[in-house]
Amino acid sequence: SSSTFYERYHSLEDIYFWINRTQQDNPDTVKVILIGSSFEKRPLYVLKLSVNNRPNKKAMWIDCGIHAREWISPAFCLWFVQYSLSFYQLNEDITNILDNMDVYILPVLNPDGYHYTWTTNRMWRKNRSTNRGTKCIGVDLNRNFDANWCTEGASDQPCTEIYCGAFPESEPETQAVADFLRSHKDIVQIYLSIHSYSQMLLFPYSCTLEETENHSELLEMVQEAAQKIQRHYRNIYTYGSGAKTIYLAPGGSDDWAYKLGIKYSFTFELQDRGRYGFLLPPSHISKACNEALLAVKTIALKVVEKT
Ligand SMILES: NCCCCC[C@@H](C[SeH])C(=O)O
Ligand SMILES: [Zn+2]
Ligand SMILES: [Zn+2]
Repeated sequence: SSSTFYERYHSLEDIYFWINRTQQDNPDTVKVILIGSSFEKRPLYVLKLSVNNRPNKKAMWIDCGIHAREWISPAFCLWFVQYSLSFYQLNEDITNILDNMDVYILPVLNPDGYHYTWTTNRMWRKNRSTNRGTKCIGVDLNRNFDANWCTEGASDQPCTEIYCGAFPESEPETQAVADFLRSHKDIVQIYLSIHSYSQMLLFPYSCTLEETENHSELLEMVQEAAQKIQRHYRNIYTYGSGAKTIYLAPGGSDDWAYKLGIKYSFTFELQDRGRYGFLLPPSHISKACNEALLAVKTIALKVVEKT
């Protein structure tokens, strides 16, 4: 049954089949957009959820799987699509969101890395691009965006896990996402990047300790989301700007999206807090995804109510 499908982790090949089948099963609501390809020439597919043709509709962007070993992240993107398609017009919150916003979902931003964690090294984080002058492979895609690129919190050493790349947007995966968001920046109102682990709801900036102009608004949004998760699921998520809540991390997709003009930009760190870490068991997928779903709904509804 479908519930077991969404309570399991899936190989990259399975996810590509799922993308195709989801579009075929929902031809009026789901469109598949090829936004580019990875270093090893795997396709980067975005699913566009659109339930109506309301003029001037805004949009929300959710990307998963930028870091290969964070398997709960792609699992959440699949979960979110399934929930949206199954509960539209049944659940009031998702109906309200989808009536007002299209949703662009990129289930696996780093397919080469994800594939590598299934075949070779479960703990791989970066992409799989080759770096001149060294045997070391991979760039940390969440340090490769053009936002205070390669300053403190990233490294210019290719053998490190936080290698920023040869230059901003040096990686094909980063370019594909940045190009798509640049060409859709007037309609994308919310940017969400899904990671694990440590149960945090973060917003810009991570590249500096400076606060955004809408810092208090973003803080209120993640605070309310964390409170709802605590109330409904008895689980604790910390929240705040990335630099203050987790660590300095320049070149991140959320900071870049914010500077592009997407003022509601967030990075979620899903379950858990370290007991299993990146190796979260499949039996925990449902609760982790429901917690993340509640946070997405809280934020999206607040933006819908504002506009
Ligand atoms: N854009 C940086 C948000 C804060 C850091 C997020 C974590 C996720 Se694993 C990281 O990229 O190190
Ligand atoms: Zn991550
Ligand atoms: Zn993380």
